[in-house]
Amino acid sequence: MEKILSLNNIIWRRNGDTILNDISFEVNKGEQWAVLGLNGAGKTSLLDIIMGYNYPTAGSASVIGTEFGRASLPDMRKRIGYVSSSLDKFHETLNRETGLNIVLSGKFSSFGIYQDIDEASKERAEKVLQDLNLSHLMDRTYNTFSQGERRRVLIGRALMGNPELLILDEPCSGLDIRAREDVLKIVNKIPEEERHLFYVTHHIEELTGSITHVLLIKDGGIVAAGPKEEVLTGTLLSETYKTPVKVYFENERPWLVIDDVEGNND
Ligand SMILES: Nc1ncnc2c1ncn2[C@@H]1O[C@H](COP(=O)(O)OP(=O)(O)OP(=O)(O)O)[C@@H](O)[C@H]1O
Repeated sequence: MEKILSLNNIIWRRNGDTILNDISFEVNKGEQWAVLGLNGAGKTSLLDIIMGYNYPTAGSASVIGTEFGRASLPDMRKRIGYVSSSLDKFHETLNRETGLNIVLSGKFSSFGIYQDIDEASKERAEKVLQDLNLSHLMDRTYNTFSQGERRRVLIGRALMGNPELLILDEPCSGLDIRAREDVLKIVNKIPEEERHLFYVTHHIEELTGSITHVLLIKDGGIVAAGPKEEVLTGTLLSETYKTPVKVYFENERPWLVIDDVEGNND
């Protein structure tokens, strides 16, 4: 079966600390993954390995058919869309850009438009905005967008490059409940477009129906990796979060409650 991601015994050490410890898992074509783990568990470090920003101390990785050390990372990165709060540092550059230009810039992996734009690219950017119900932001500048609109436009920017893999690192952090649902509607549609999601979050209720598999990380190691129904159990999540929790599903979405072992919930 064709592999989207394959990580084999990845170890990443920094300053004597083992940040990622023997990480192995595979993402097959058609699977949509979410990644859960406490602050400091190693989620961002793992994304940096996948993107080739960090090189593993040991182990091997292949990302959408590109084996690290054997192929061009810039070419590989062109096939990956990446939205993370680390993009916030580009706000000053983005502030003066229109929604249309921000989406268009995804084609060039830049944050501004420094090239001549062909009509086909412009039409595609307009279509991306339209599909995300963001046409009203086409000619407005980023500094006038709400936080939720900013996240959605940045997802649009990531989609502009037609990526096979879309990595979303806490795309709903800081959003209110309505803005979060607007982002999740977009996320839920992504697999229909034959793309693969790798979705990092602290909130399991963001795992909408489109997510098929879950990776649980604790202290740089894997607690579990596999189909959502097998992994999202109270036992495995309690271990991952070092807190007793229970999981229940409503409308196909998982929710967490703290499992009050003292019985004070009654
Ligand atoms: N370049 C580095 N040098 C040394 N330690 C690092 C480096 N990058 C990350 N770490 C450490 O590795 C651990 C994992 O960090 P990472 O950012 O991957 O966690 P995370 O799961 O993404 O956390 P959060 O949910 O808070 O974003 C932390 O203890 C962090 O301090």
